[in-house]
Amino acid sequence: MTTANLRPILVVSHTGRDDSIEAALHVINQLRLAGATPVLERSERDDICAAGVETGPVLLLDEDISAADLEIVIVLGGDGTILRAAELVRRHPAPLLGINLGHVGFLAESERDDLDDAVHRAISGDYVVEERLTLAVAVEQDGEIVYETWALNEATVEKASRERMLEVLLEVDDRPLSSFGCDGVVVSTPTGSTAYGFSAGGPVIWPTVEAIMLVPLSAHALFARPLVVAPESSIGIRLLQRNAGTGVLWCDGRRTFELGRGAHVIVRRSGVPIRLARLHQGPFTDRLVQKFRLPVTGWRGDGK
Ligand SMILES: NC(=O)c1ccc[n+]([C@@H]2O[C@H](COP(=O)([O-])OP(=O)(O)OC[C@H]3O[C@@H](n4cnc5c(N)ncnc54)[C@H](O)[C@@H]3O)[C@@H](O)[C@H]2O)c1
Ligand SMILES: Nc1ncnc2c1ncn2[C@@H]1O[C@H](COP(=O)(O)OP(=O)(O)OP(=O)(O)O)[C@@H](O)[C@H]1O
Repeated sequence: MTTANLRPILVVSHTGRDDSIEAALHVINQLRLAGATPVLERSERDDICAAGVETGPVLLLDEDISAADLEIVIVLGGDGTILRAAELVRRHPAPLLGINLGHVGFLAESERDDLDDAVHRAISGDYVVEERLTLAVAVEQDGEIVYETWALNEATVEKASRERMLEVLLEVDDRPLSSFGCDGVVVSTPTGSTAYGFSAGGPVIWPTVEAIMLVPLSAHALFARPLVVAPESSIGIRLLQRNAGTGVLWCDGRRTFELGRGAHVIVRRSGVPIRLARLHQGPFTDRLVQKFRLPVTGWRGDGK
């Protein structure tokens, strides 16, 4: 690809951190030197300026240019920053290229040392795009949809009152499955299976598998195993009327809604995937081992 037909490139960074701001400025300069047009969100441009540094001329997202017209999004931060960037370009073709400046950066494609190479490959179109399944999440109360959102990692229904269990009825494909008291329920995508669902004891699901996973949180029940259902399945979580407290819905730790008694949370596969730019075509097994530092050579020997 030549820069003549390269569309503008959005840079999203964790502006609460000096190293991310420094990296953002570096990337903006690299883009300009290569003849590409950098784009920032206004709030991000203001945060960078507030840190006492100049970005030079950039286009502002949703003011000078629409997300629909972006080439790619370069994300400088950890998983939280990638989840934030996903909100900006969901429903648009530009993929997310994560460069890990955070702690884990499980969803990132490159590490800090490879920053220049990653920017070069973003500009030259030298990447493949992988689509990740996302969830469509709706809350029904008294027969009416009162909230709709989506998730790349997971939707969780959690107790809002610390001292009270949440009484729920789980449904799969509109059929009742099990009812129990718990701290909450995680409904995860394969992408989210290494995040909250993993902490809750769910299986890791390879990203090429299409499925939806449910993991109860601290259920006071004899049957509360993690479940993996078909991607076409619909999951229902009903907050029973007998609940003493209320609940809360969280999606990707970012989008939230309070749930009263009788609320019915419905989770299905969304028709809108998130697109990740991949620079390395290595197996997911290697990513899992590397990010989770799994002991492939155990204390009992090197595997031979
Ligand atoms: N008990 C828990 O494990 C728990 C509780 C709340 C939220 N979370 C996770 O935090 C996510 C939000 O991330 P954040 O960075 O804004 O919050 P955060 O800063 O609290 O970080 C949560 C941790 O989850 C990791 N993470 C996020 N998505 C991941 C993924 N797909 N695979 C592997 N690890 C992943 C992050 O790297 C980070 O270390 C939520 O989507 C949820 O999955 C986990
Ligand atoms: N520009 C920003 N301003 C304020 N908060 C931000 C910004 N960018 C990211 N955050 C938030 O800061 C938190 C931590 O960011 P992030 O996840 O990127 O770093 P991390 O926790 O070090 O990395 P990881 O999630 O990979 O462990 C997230 O909740 C994220 O949404």
